[in-house]
Amino acid sequence: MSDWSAIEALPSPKLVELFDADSERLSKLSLDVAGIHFDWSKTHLTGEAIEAFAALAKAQDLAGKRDAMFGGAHVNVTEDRPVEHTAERGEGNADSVARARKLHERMRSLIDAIEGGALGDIRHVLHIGIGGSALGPHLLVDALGREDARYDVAIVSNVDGVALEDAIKDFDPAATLLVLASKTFTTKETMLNAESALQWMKEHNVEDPYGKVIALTAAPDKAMEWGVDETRILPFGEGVGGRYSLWSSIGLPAAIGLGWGAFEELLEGAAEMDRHFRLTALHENAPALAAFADLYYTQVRHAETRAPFAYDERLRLLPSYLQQLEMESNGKGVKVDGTPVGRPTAAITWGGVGTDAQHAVFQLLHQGTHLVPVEFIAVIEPGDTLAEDHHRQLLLNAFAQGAALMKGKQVEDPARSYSGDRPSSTLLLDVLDPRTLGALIAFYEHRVFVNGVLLGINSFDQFGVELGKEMAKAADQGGQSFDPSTEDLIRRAGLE
Ligand SMILES: O=P(O)(O)OC[C@H]1O[C@H](O)[C@H](O)[C@@H](O)[C@@H]1O
Repeated sequence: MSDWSAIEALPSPKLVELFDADSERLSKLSLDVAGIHFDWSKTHLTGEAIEAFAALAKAQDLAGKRDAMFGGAHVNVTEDRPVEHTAERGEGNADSVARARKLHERMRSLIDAIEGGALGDIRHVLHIGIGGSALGPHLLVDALGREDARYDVAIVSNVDGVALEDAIKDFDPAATLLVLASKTFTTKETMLNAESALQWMKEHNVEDPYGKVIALTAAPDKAMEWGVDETRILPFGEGVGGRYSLWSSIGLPAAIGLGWGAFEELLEGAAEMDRHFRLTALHENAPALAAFADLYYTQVRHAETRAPFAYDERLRLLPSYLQQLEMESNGKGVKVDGTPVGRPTAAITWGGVGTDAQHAVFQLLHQGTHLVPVEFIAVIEPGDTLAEDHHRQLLLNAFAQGAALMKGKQVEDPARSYSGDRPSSTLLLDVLDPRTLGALIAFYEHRVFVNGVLLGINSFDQFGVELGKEMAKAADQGGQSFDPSTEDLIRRAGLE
């Protein structure tokens, strides 16, 4: 029997039966790592399932591939690159770690200089980037930047000018630091927003607008060509993928907005998760267990989606961050060797914020026909200072939803019945501080990696985004014919 058939042949007991059958279930399926409590007991994972996945992991040489990634081998085979985001937090091969340290020192010196007034009186930070060059820093500043924010930080990604106009309407152009974040420094949206932001500074007669521009990029030459002075370019390595880049200079809005100490703590929290992932046996390894649950639902129960819900307003951007991380990494159809995967790959990640989502989409989760593994992410220490009841209600709601999904309710009226046996996992953070958030994000990164390895795919390229870019460019340049529908739309909008 192949390793997948052993997994596909796993029995499908009901969740409540699993609890009844094993009084140790909770302790066997929960873990505490780096300030995060993980509870998979309300998923269908069993000891037998974990063994079957561990066998598959062995057959796919997960341990060898993990070591190869940390060791700096070119595991991103389609782009012939190493995967170096862990080196940014000090975990990886010695050369990559040393290089990352140097670049972080440079980043810190520039931040010190800005804080010391070297670029004038800076009160606003306008960060322009898209995809991995925006979602990570945005998550960080939104999650952690509420208290004592040192600068107004705005993150602009969309090419829709409304985004830029909204962001700058309350900014003083003379007191704005313009941060251009782009790994390639060629992304159309970012370059256009960059030009318009610079134009805005010029129109307001800002003295030496180029002097207030900083570039975060793996292509320093291109940034220089654009006009950024070399001393204000903060490079990072090619081996740091866009969606894995918040640990590099791309994290500048967090480092400047929250302070260098906070940024270092973020890196340390992630490094703690790296060590856990690298050194812990699979049956106690948080990213591995989470990936096993993911794969159980996609491969055995044919779940097409998964839904993380942040029961914490501070983490409201986490679901969209995870969408890029998971779907861009593992939304692939071919294996590392180019052959078809032949089975479902990444689930569609969607989700939202609790308790809001309960009053909007949870109907489908409780009674709909799709099986959706739910993930609750909550924090024990409140983010607010209001009466205790707010946070109490928030957490109790998260926990009650998990219980209701599992237990269900049978009454005579089918419309009012709940089938139950619907899985959820819970991630409960002690506090939401830089260290714990670093560990949380690194957990998700490694979970994606395990999913990728077990499916045999390269999680680190993203060629699927190229064709649309090419077509948009062709449409912009004109002279190329499209299908009748596209031609008609271009004409109707007056864009020909
Ligand atoms: O950082 P950049 O080179 O500007 O790229 C920004 C983003 O655009 C690309 O299309 C990719 O899909 C993303 O992975 C990347 O993060």
